[in-house]
Amino acid sequence: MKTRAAVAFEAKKPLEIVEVDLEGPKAGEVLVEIMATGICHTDAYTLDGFDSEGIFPSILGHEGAGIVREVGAGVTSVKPGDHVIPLYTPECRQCKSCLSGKTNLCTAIRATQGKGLMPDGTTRFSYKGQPIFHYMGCSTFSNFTVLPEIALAKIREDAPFQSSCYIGCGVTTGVGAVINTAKVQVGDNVVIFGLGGIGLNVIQGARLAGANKIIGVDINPDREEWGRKFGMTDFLNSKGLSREDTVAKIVELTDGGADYTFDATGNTDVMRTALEACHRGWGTSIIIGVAEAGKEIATRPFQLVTGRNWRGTAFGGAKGRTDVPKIVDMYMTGKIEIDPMITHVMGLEEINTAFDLMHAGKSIRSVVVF
Ligand SMILES: NC(=O)C1=CN([C@@H]2O[C@H](COP(=O)(O)OP(=O)(O)OC[C@H]3O[C@@H](n4cnc5c(N)ncnc54)[C@H](O)[C@@H]3O)[C@@H](O)[C@H]2O)C=CC1
Ligand SMILES: N[C@@H](CCC(=O)N[C@@H](CSC=O)C(=O)NCC(=O)O)C(=O)O
Ligand SMILES: [Zn+2]
Ligand SMILES: [Zn+2]
Repeated sequence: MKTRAAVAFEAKKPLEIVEVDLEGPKAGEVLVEIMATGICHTDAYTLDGFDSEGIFPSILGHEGAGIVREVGAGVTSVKPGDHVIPLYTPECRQCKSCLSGKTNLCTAIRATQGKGLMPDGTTRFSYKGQPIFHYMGCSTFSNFTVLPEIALAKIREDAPFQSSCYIGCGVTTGVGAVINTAKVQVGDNVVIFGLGGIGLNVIQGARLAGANKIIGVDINPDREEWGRKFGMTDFLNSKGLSREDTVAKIVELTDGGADYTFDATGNTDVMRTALEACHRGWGTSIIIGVAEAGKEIATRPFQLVTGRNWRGTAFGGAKGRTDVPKIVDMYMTGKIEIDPMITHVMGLEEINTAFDLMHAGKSIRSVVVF
């Protein structure tokens, strides 16, 4: 079949909207009509050439919601008409990682996914006879896409696509980092570095968990108002502040350091500040941000010797097929907010504007509706 898609032909070039060819689903695969997709900073990071796994030409996008249109042989967990959210972190429930109960990082199809291919080692997309690669196993910047069955969460049909697509990455990552990874407790002091599409969801996760101080740190002063809308109690504009001064202000605000800090910037210097702003003896810093290829984190080992902990989280530690439907329920029952964070809604033709808005710090989440 033919489908309209925004193709990344090359790094650092705008996406091009073209009709691509899409092969139907093979065994264990599902054809999904994407109804809406968010644009996450990770899409921009890959398009900008910062992803060591970045591969072109490809169809980016990993924050979608849509409807199952066709299933391949052997597919049993979804059927045509079901509403689904694609999962860049699948859940096979059979691999060593899934069976361990210790991680959400299913390894069943990770190797081929990282190469932009379906599990059988081929791609379903092509343009003028040339292969186009998949992205994060999702490629939601295409109106129709093919995914493995294990990479689809079936969701309730009354959830609007325009908002539920955000659960495919940003909402789940932010809220999940607090609930699943950090396991923030009532009364904990938390600090969030980077109040964008992910960081604001960390804030609302911290509010949900009953955190005491919820301190937001950003270099964009407009983000103070945004943070306060979702439960932030204090704001620190870190523009021009040294690491030592930023840490000192957080230590003062939290009587010794935070119980939990979260990096949602992807900046490795900020990651160090976040670690050092943790309370001596027990504070834990969670890395969410994705750093540019080649970047490394550093700190004095003494920071760890004296009881600070460094951890990371992917997709908020959520097991997609199990947890995503529950997060959709949380949204539909008013326990979490999504709609105010969707600042821009546009057609596929305008998708490059979404990247411009993000880079200019003018959007929280842009969503493309098909
Ligand atoms: N681990 C995971 O599973 C996931 C990781 N990510 C990553 O999370 C990060 C955030 O993504 P989004 O919220 O979509 O991006 P965004 O662009 O919406 O927000 C980033 C925020 O960080 C702020 N910021 C930038 N530099 C800063 C600095 N030096 N100090 C303080 N604040 C600073 C910006 O002003 C902005 O408010 C990205 O690195 C993204 O790739 C995103 C989704 C999932
Ligand atoms: N491909 C990159 C790393 C990109 C990365 O860390 N992705 C996150 C999700 S970011 C979503 O917006 C993730 O889930 N990572 C786990 C994984 O298995 O990819 C690189 O090579 O550094
Ligand atoms: Zn994302
Ligand atoms: Zn698995």
